[in-house]
Amino acid sequence: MARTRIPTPHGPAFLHLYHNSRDTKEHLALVIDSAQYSEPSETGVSAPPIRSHSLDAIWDEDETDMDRITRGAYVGRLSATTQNVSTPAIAPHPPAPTSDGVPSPLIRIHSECFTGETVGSMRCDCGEQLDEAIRLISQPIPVTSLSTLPGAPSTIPGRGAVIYLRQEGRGIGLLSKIRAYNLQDLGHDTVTANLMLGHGADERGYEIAAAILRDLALDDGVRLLTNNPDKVEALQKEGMTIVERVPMVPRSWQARNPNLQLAGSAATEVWQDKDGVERVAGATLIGGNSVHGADLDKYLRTKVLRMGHMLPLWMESPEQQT
Ligand SMILES: Nc1nc2c(ncn2[C@@H]2O[C@H](COP(=O)(O)OP(=O)(O)OP(=O)(O)O)[C@@H](O)[C@H]2O)c(=O)[nH]1
Repeated sequence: MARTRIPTPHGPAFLHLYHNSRDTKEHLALVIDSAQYSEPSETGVSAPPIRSHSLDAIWDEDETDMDRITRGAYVGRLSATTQNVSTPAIAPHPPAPTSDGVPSPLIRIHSECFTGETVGSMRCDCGEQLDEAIRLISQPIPVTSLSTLPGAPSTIPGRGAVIYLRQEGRGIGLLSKIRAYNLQDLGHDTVTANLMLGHGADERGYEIAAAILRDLALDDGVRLLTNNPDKVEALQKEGMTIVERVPMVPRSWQARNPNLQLAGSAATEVWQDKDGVERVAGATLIGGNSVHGADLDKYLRTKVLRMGHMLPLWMESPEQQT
């Protein structure tokens, strides 16, 4: 595996690349741990840094500092004048003791979608979901602990990860997904199109995601960003403890109907627009990447109605509700 620093539009992150013994693909983890870039917390609450156990391990007794720097096993931030930062002893496994009330990290398991992420296809919201997940994980997390000092800030810097799985087309691959799109153009929905091609509606697995999260010590007590009940169940079967499911509201549905805001999500921020209407920040504007259109609406409705996604339907007109 290897790691490098990636500045994102929403803040700094570290990209980890994993090989595995199940397939020949390179799966990824984008780790967001903003505390590593901030002043020490004044809340009295601190979280252990998010580090990869396998990356921090000593791979070879002869490996040099430069070897460790090149593969990403350094601590801190590299610069032209700061290069001697390879300090494996700092690796926090097991995690350092922390104060009470450390907020749970926010995790998103994302599946590859060339059409939605790279080409900007308006058939799905995958590109928008990836951007929104990084934005939400980068947001400061409210601290509810009694240990927060009087007058101290009530948040700690955002922390969590996007696990990017190379499971294009819900696991059927790009070629089959393109064939499925042609069937969808004939009027079939995304589930039926898969079935007509002899595939399952969803052929993804989450063992590799769980293994990556274990490597990052992010498998116990996480908040999971998803609407997909199968994903929650699969990760729980892999031994993960999920303390909260945080919904992903499509930006276009939220923008058209602010009442869709889901209660109980710590990740959503409410603001008032110029007409005094409450909206969820990011639902309309963040990155300017809100996808909308008839194809997307049909796709999202199918996910709710046939795949059981936990999201209130956005209805365009009373006729659509029948
Ligand atoms: N076969 C097929 N795959 C699609 C289609 N549209 C998007 N995908 C794939 O679906 C995957 C994303 O799945 P989603 O159902 O959007 O999301 P999810 O991860 O199951 O659920 P959430 O966590 O709630 O977002 C990616 O691998 C996309 O390539 C489609 O029409 N057909």
